[in-house]
Amino acid sequence: MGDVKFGILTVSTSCHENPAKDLAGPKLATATAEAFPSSRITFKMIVTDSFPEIVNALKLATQPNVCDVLFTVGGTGFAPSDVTPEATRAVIEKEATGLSCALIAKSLAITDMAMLSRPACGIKNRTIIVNFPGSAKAAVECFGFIKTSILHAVALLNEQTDNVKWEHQRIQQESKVKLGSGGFLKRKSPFPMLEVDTALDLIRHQVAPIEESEEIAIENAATRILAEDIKAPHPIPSFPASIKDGYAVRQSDGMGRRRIRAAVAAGDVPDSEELQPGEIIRISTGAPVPAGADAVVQVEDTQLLETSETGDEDLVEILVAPKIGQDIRPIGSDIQAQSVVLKQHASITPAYIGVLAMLGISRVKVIKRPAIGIISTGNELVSFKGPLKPGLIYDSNKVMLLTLLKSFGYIADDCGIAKDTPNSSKSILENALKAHNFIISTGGVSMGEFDFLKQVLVEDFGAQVHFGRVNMKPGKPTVFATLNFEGKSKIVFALPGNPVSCFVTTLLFVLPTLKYLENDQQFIGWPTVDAILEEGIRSSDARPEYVRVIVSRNEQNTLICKSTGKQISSRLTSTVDANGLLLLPGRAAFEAGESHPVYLFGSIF
Ligand SMILES: Nc1nc2c(c(=O)[nH]1)N[C@H]1C(S)=C(S)[C@@H](COP(=O)(O)OP(=O)(O)OC[C@H]3O[C@@H](n4cnc5c(N)ncnc54)[C@H](O)[C@@H]3O)O[C@H]1N2
Ligand code: MOO
Ligand SMILES: [Mg+2]
Repeated sequence: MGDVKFGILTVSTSCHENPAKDLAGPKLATATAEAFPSSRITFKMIVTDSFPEIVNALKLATQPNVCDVLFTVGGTGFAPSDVTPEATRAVIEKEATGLSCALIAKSLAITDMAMLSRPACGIKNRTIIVNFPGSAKAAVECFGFIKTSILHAVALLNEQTDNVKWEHQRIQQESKVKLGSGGFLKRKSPFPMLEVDTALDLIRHQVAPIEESEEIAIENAATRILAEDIKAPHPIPSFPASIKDGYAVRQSDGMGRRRIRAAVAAGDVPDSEELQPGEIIRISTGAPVPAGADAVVQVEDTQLLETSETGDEDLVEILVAPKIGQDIRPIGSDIQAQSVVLKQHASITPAYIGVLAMLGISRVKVIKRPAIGIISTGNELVSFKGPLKPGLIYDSNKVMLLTLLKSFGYIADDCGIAKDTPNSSKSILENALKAHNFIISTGGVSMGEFDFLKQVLVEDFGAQVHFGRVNMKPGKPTVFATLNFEGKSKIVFALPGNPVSCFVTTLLFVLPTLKYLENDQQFIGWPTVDAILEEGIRSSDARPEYVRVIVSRNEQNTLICKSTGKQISSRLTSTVDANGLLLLPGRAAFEAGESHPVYLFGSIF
């Protein structure tokens, strides 16, 4: 069994409004980490006392691989708003009655008030759900009652018969913590390590798609998301139009010799005088078909017999009998008037812009985009436009991210470079927050003494850090936070400073979040293909690795991929020619010929 994954779901309307009030959740997290040092908290969420919200959160937490054990805290009492056990029963597939009984029996031994607790425990997929009361003291106490059996339960649920080994390992780890210095725990990141998919789910749970729209000129609308259905104000074509260069005829006249009455070209006003039997009109592609004509005969199916004194065509033989409607685009045959031609929440492409122009629509309503500000952090950084001094490096992250976002149509602003001090980080962030509601920073988020970003976000801006570590390479210290600034809600991605890490996390977290905020119905994640490894790859880290690769096709037309070389996250040249991120599970050797998924962020051709 690998690390056991724990989740904590706090159910409390007041904690949801002010997360600082959630005492039980963090205390339980600490108790779990102390009891099971090699465990990880992979899910943390606060929901209101609403039944559907609890059910949704339980469903999220019990998806495969999110957590092995989910503790809920709160909502188990007798108040009308206490519905956690009911929501739990609505989700679980099997009840774990023994756990509920143990919680009640052991609590009764401490206080009669335990009679008023109604915990439900059970199993959904491979997750064990346990309801704890909302008071921090009682929740931690209850955790103490079941902790001896919980790992065994996880082992059983996962059909892991060798659970004795696991139990030994746990006891050994417990004794290590007791023997070790207090410093060991302090040096541990307080942030649970989330899986990438859990982190993405958490983001979607914390941000809401933007509803406000703005009207813009269609010339500027490429990549924007339509805020409304577009109906055709008039049909296309708006007059019957010829598909060929040739002659407009009456089908009933059939083959034979015809005198040319007139000629119409594209752009001419339609001839209102009805075509009479035996007459034909010379016509060009796109020109209006005259009244009375019901077919066009292409010039290749005719023969010129006579010309007039002025040299114009006069008498023509129709060599092939025409059919009704032949080579004519009837009114509305491309687009019917009043039909919905473009759908709300579609991403506008150049072809969409062509259609809008075709319909004479010069401005469209699109979903407003967040105002994005980008900050770099680090005493070592200077602008690439100036000279370099010893010990300093050029700030390459900011211009890379500005242009990466621009390549997807997002305009972001340069909000400067923060020094590695809380004051500088605070003032640069404050300025950025004044004009932007979506902040991306790079650097200052790992374990160093100068990594102040999270501290400043929480202490100076009251931010809620939803996650601070992700089980991925590169990108482990990625931070996602939300905060309220001057009455407005803001989103912050504090990305790792290593150039490859911030590039990859922008692809995997920032861009999908922007697409989600805009309600882009066409973006459902990066397209993924399975590709064959051209060469073996060795992964040295326990984290799942996103290897920069070049995807191409071999002679058999099979998709193959090749690593761009050394994958250290400072080596940005490993990213320049890559068109894909090969996802490899951590710490293993992968042989040439194996097939693995690749996220395609660039073109194969
Ligand atoms: N004790 C630990 N140290 C580190 C851990 C850890 O878990 N424990 N994680 C490592 C990982 S993984 C990463 S990724 C980095 C992330 O560090 P930070 O986000 O705090 O970034 P910095 O330390 O500020 O910078 C890292 C690296 O990147 C260079 N950098 C930063 N900004 C820019 C920029 N705008 N342009 C170009 N290069 C930049 C910076 O000079 C550093 O070399 O932490 C590990 N450490
Ligand atoms: O996660 Mo860090 O991004 O390995 O380099
Ligand atoms: Mg730094």
